[in-house]
Amino acid sequence: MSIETLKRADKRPATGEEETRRTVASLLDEIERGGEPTALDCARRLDGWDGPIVVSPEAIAAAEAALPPALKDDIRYAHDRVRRFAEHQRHSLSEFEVELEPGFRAGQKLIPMTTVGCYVPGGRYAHVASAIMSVTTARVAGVRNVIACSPPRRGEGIPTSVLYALHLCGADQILVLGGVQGIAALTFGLFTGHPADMLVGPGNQYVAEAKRLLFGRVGIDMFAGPSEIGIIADGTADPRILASDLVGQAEHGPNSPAWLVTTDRRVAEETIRLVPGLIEALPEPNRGFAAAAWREYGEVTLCDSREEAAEVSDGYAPEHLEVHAADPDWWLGRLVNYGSLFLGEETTVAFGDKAAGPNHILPTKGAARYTGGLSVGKFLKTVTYQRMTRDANRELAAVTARLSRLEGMEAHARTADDRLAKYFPDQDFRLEA
Ligand SMILES: NC(=O)c1ccc[n+]([C@@H]2O[C@H](COP(=O)([O-])OP(=O)(O)OC[C@H]3O[C@@H](n4cnc5c(N)ncnc54)[C@H](O)[C@@H]3O)[C@@H](O)[C@H]2O)c1
Ligand SMILES: [Zn+2]
Repeated sequence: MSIETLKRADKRPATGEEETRRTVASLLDEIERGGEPTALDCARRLDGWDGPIVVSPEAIAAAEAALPPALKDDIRYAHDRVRRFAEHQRHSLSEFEVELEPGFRAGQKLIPMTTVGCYVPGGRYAHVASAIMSVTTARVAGVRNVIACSPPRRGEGIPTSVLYALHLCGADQILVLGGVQGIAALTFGLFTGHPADMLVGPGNQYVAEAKRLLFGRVGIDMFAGPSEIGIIADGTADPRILASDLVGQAEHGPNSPAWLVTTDRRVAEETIRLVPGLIEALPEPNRGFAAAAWREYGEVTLCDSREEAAEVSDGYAPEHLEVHAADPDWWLGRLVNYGSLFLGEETTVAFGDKAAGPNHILPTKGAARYTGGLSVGKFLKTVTYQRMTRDANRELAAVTARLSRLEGMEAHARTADDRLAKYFPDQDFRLEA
């Protein structure tokens, strides 16, 4: 195996975790003890916000009136595509009841969660698309209470575009809260009286860590932190497009990794040459974010074969993965670790981010090794049930009693014995054992 790193990242997605963990743990503790007044205090201190926390129907109507019709059309377009994809997901999941043995029936049911909290990030950008991705999917799944929160723009509250999108997609209540205080409010039911059963949505390292620390007390979709892009390219790829796509995602923030894995030295070198100019041409603050991200988290790896390239890419387990190579189907069959795959130059991560249809809330930091992104299924509990006839007890109860005794669990065994004794008083099953 011959792998050469042409540009090395100094930092990994996990860099700086310890400090974030300490900050977040102490904030969560403070808010849990102090409740709403402490959350208000955090909003003031961290985001300069002392306006109302719960968004009123009047504020939503005002946002709707303020937004130009063409923008509303675009938001509706994205919502429609995301909703239709989610509906197909819903239909792909099913309940069943089966007669496993004569007289014994077992089934699977899909039960939507009662209350979910949707975090919509907003510190740097107005993430309209994130609002669409979480709320729409929860609604298609049939969640009863969908509560959203998003940080205020300094002095302005949640951007009108995000408010419009949240309302359009069906959020029941919207809180003007960001970061740890937003996640804490959703979890503990502050300002709404509805503690969340599950938290979903991406966010920066504070948001992602808050979700991780609360996991267990509340469900979470996944670890969805700073965005990542991986690109696999062979000699057929266009370095100008590769560079554009790497920079396109590095824009997310100074800690957003951008990885290129290629089997072609010329493609690698040309892409490395082109990236800085594209970053330089961006407006601020985007330029600063992308420059820092590329400098510290950008990596370019040259591999001998496509098998090696697939292995390197699966090692990153990137949140988003583009494939610019001949034979996209080979890669679709081969790759195993990614959040969402973009096959061919004609599509790109930004399409998926904004409006294509598949969800953009995706696993980061290697979580794609064990989970996919947000989907209707994440809002549904796959539960089971069973029922049986008295006659079917004959076999199952006898086996259960024997296995229970094998494990040393006498009281378990007697629950089976008691049924046999009741249903078949004339037979001595223990003699058969
Ligand atoms: N994985 C995905 O699917 C996906 C999609 C879109 C965006 N994102 C990610 O979402 C993130 C958005 O980040 P953002 O910062 O712009 O918005 P954000 O809403 O995630 O975070 C803003 C909040 O961070 C808190 N905060 C900031 N500095 C803090 C500090 N020092 N201590 C405690 N709290 C602090 C503030 O309370 C603020 O409200 C980016 O990392 C982006 O990559 C991910
Ligand atoms: Zn993006």
